[in-house]
Amino acid sequence: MASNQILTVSQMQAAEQALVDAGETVSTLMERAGAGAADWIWRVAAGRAVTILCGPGNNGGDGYVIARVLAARGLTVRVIAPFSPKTPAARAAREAWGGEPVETAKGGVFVDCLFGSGLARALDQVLETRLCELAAAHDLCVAVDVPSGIDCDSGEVLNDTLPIYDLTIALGAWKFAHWMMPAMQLMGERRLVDIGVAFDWDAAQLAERPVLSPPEADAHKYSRGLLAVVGGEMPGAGVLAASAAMRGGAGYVKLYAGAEPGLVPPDLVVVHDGLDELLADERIAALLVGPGLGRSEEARARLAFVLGCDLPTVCDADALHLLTADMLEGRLSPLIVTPHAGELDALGHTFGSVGLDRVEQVSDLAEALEAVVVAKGPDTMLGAPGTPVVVMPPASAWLSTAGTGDVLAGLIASRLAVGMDSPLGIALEGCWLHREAARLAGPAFSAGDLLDHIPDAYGVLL
Ligand SMILES: NC(=O)C1=CN([C@@H]2O[C@H](COP(=O)(O)OP(=O)(O)OC[C@H]3O[C@@H](n4cnc5c(N)ncnc54)[C@H](O)[C@@H]3O)[C@@H](O)[C@H]2O)[C@@H](O)CC1
Ligand SMILES: Nc1ncnc2c1ncn2[C@@H]1O[C@H](COP(=O)(O)OP(=O)(O)O)[C@@H](O)[C@H]1O
Ligand SMILES: [K+]
Repeated sequence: MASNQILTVSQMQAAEQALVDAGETVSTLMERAGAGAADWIWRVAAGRAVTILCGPGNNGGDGYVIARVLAARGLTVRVIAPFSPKTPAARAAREAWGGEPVETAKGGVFVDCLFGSGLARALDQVLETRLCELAAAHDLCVAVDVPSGIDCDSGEVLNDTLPIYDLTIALGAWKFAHWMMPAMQLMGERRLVDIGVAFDWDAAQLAERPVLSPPEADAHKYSRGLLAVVGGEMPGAGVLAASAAMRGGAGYVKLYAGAEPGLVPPDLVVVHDGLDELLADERIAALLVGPGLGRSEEARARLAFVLGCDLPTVCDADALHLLTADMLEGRLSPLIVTPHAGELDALGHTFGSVGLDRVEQVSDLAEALEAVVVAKGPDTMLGAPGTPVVVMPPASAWLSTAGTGDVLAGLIASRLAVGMDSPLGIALEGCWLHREAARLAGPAFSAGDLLDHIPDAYGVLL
């Protein structure tokens, strides 16, 4: 089984070289990749004809292997070859296929083997048009390795108009583009073909679903973890975060509300004054600060006080705009920050990591803050000091509604209070609970509706 590692193009090339050094040839790797891809295409084609567009490099070479394998299984296969093969392995694959390319074709399955990880620039207009016309003329579109026209490492889409695929078959390992915006929008379903690439300790990972535990038989509310949520000027966000936290595993959640929070659930303990007294409770296992905190001087002082307590802490929302390096001096306890794109930018400016790409910025900030960074969005990415980034698989786009970030912060803080994993593992647990709750919530939910689905999401992860 291939691992869930995500490789850059240069890591992929090094992995391929390591296999060659160990006695494989590029042709045997291409054979394995092409045969694996052909298996998937065979399944989705279900007897329909297949048209393969082959480029000049080894991605085109994979296409010739696929053509040979599928033709041998009795499918009608048409190959379109705007270039002649330029690598020895691709030339050999074309020869082994032995057929005659056609000018055009329509109907059935279209397979894009034009360019893979070797794409060096945007497709020219003629190729872009040809690719789009062929895709439109077929019932189903499959990209081999990656769709042609995207940058594997950054996930950038280099052409204005590209097809949207039904299936993308990654070869050897995932590339960042499979899981990063905007390229991931073109991929459709994603499948990975193993070609024997070794595990790379320096590689990013696609997050795997964690397994959570139910409480011990002798559990009590404090042994499961006491979480204090420190709110501020806009108490609704704190109530939402605390309500999520109550369902995320912690045994006891207290909300310090800076302002009168209005309606609160009867099972949420709300404290109105005496923050220092509240935080002096030695039973507190974790803190959450930020949702609804505000950005006033008072909010800044409250944040500094909370961080000064040196307890395991999640910082979200307003706290991320107020956070400065001096507030973190001398801290030893774990810190998890959960910025969306705007907050990531703000942190980047405060902590001197601007002008980097998203992957670099997340890693850089994790080092600078000595914290786990959960960079939220359609392609949520997590960084921790000394560890390659971890990318979450996509979640429901219905999460794009106000307040769902407060729910996530509450869930991560709840897991931090439970405290059964590393800070990175804890942040991932929160992200998975959030993702599963959103999946179970179906369409058009509000952040409040999401709360109702957390218990079942928890059930999925037990
Ligand atoms: N890395 C590996 O271990 C393996 C890679 N394989 C395949 O090899 C692919 C990479 O092969 P290559 O490095 O040959 O790269 P590609 O097949 O992606 O294409 C590179 C070729 O296209 C040309 N080119 C790049 N951008 C262009 C553009 N916009 N317009 C016109 N020409 C352009 C380049 O000059 C070069 O000739 C992978 O995506 C995968 O499909 C597999 O065959 C098996 C194993
Ligand atoms: N298009 C999307 N697809 C999947 N998840 C999304 C999308 N947009 C937002 N999210 C998720 O929803 C949450 C929104 O958080 P945030 O931007 O902080 O919202 P708020 O501040 O209103 O609570 C994050 O967990 C983010 O990853
Ligand atoms: K391709």
